Amino acid sequence: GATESIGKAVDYKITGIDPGAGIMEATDRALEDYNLEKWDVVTGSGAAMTAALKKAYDKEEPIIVTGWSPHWKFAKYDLKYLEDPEGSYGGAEEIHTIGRLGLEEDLPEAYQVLKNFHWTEEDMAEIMVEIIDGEDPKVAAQNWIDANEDKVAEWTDGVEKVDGDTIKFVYVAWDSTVASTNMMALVLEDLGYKVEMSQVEAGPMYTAVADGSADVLLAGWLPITHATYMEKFEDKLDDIGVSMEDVKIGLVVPTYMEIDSIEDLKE
Ligand SMILES: C[SH](C)CC(=O)O
Repeated sequence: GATESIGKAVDYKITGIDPGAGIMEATDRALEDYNLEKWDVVTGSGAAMTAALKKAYDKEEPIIVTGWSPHWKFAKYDLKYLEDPEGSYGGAEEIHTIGRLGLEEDLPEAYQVLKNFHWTEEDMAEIMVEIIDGEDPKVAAQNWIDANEDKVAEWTDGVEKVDGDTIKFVYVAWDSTVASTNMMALVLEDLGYKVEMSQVEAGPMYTAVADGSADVLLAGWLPITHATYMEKFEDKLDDIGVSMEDVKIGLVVPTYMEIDSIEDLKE
């Protein structure tokens, strides 16, 4: 008989992540854009999404997740993005470093390093894969720093050491952001900073930098993913620089599934 509809196979559910993530807003937009009235996106967390993905993948069962690159899941599983002809998820995104107003005056040395911060998907993946294989995030980050002293030197060359100034990072427990925040925390500790890191949800992450209770976030996914946060806080944030280009968000499925486009979800 006809293959069971994909909707029935996954009970018309997309496995999402934390509700404040921009990819969740983009998925709501996609359900509208593609007239997928029967579907909804289930909120959870990055960790819950990857656990559900592993469970389905190991049994070759159908699953659709909100996915992004860079992410270790592409190293562990054969996955593909569903084509997005309506552009609900945007195109190539960038990861921006977003600071509080006044950071450049208050912590000029850290500001210089954060402005210079730039690395690739491969760099970040090295840390993410070690973490998902069980390594402590700080140890995985230090291993990367030890193996990439030349790249780190590009960020810190010519920057004076400091004597114990405190700098506060806020971050969401997205695997990509855990990697970048742990790495940059160690780089600034080497420069003499006392580094504080607070794990929060996406909304509070932007609110903390905008109201100055935190100094910096490394997970500014733009121009589409975090557009709502930037519009809400624009004149209260300093877009310090781009740390990575050509990142991406979308709907991701195992390659054993026949569907290729978000349009295929519409029976
Ligand atoms: C989960 S992606 C790193 C960012 C986002 O969707 O907000």
